[in-house]
Amino acid sequence: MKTPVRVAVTGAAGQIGYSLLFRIASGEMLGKDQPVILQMLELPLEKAQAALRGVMMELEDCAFPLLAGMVGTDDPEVAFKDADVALLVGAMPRGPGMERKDLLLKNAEIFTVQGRALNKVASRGVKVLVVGNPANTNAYIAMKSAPDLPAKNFTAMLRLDHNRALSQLAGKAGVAVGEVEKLVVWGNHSPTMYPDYRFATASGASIKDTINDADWNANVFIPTVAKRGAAIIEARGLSSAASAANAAICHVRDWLLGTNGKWVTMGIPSDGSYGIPEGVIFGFPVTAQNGEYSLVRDLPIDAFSQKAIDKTLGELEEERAGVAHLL
Ligand SMILES: NC(=O)c1ccc[n+]([C@@H]2O[C@H](COP(=O)([O-])OP(=O)(O)OC[C@H]3O[C@@H](n4cnc5c(N)ncnc54)[C@H](O)[C@@H]3O)[C@@H](O)[C@H]2O)c1
Ligand SMILES: O=C(O)C[C@H](O)C(=O)O
Repeated sequence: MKTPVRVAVTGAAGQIGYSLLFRIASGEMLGKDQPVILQMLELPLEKAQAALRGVMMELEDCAFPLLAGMVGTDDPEVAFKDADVALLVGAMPRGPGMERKDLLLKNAEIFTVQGRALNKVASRGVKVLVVGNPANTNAYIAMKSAPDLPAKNFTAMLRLDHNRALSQLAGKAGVAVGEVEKLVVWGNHSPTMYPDYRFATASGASIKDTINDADWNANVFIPTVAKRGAAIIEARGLSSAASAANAAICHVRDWLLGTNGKWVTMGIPSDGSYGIPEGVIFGFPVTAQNGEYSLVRDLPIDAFSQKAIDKTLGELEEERAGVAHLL
């Protein structure tokens, strides 16, 4: 029997939490032979704590063989104690008519507090995924609030955008979604993100050449992916939850268990590549192996792409300036 991995999940009684915890406990994130201990954080409000107790009862009732323990708490230092993986989901979601950056000041403080708590009590190699919006800047805040932990281990979720782009591309090209490789979504998890299909292939053939439609790329593909979160809020009255939880599972699974050479998109602190200033949490193409991700380097950036990358970077720089006083 392997040693259990401690997985902290914040916002555990929320919508995404409810779609996420059961899949982690069933082994979908860390493997079917990997026991887990779930360390769940909710707000110190009776309603939130009662909902968390209910979720924990349901987890118990699933009798998951891999669930080696559970902690439910309102204290970040309890939730993050010795955590190997931390999924920072708990934050306010946007409603109709809002942009994700409208949440910035409402949610920012959560990530200073949680970054400090991770810094104090988490495993020194803790791998952090920020889901709560605006995810890139919240990940930046958490990273800056945790100076004793490796900065590279603070990541933001762009995998939902990546998966959305995969489905749109596969549909347009008439190929199976599982065949599509070498896709990336550059930048911020916001409408300025740049889903880039220039390198994408299906069974080795260029998807861009198959589709051969620059107008579709600029006027349908990119805006559909970039505005998909808003379309879901419009349709459901609530923001995406099951697909967001699925993306979080994909992100952590691929990071820890590897991608076998396939590209995925992760929001990671820039090392200065592609002209993105060091430390900015930016969606980049990566591969992963042995629990570490590596940037896909030296891709050619044409004028259209440079413009799109500059736009999303400009927005991230603005967000960063907006939270500078908190750091
Ligand atoms: N990055 C992405 O792709 C992506 C996708 C979907 C949603 N999101 C974001 O994820 C976040 C959560 O969405 P949701 O639909 O689960 O929202 P939700 O409101 O259903 O759940 C959020 C939960 O977090 C809890 N919470 C709030 N502040 C907390 C704190 N400081 N500590 C611990 N728990 C706290 C709340 O009590 C609530 O139960 C939102 O910010 C949403 O915008 C991001
Ligand atoms: O769009 C939102 O506010 C929720 C989430 O970020 C999404 O992309 O679905």
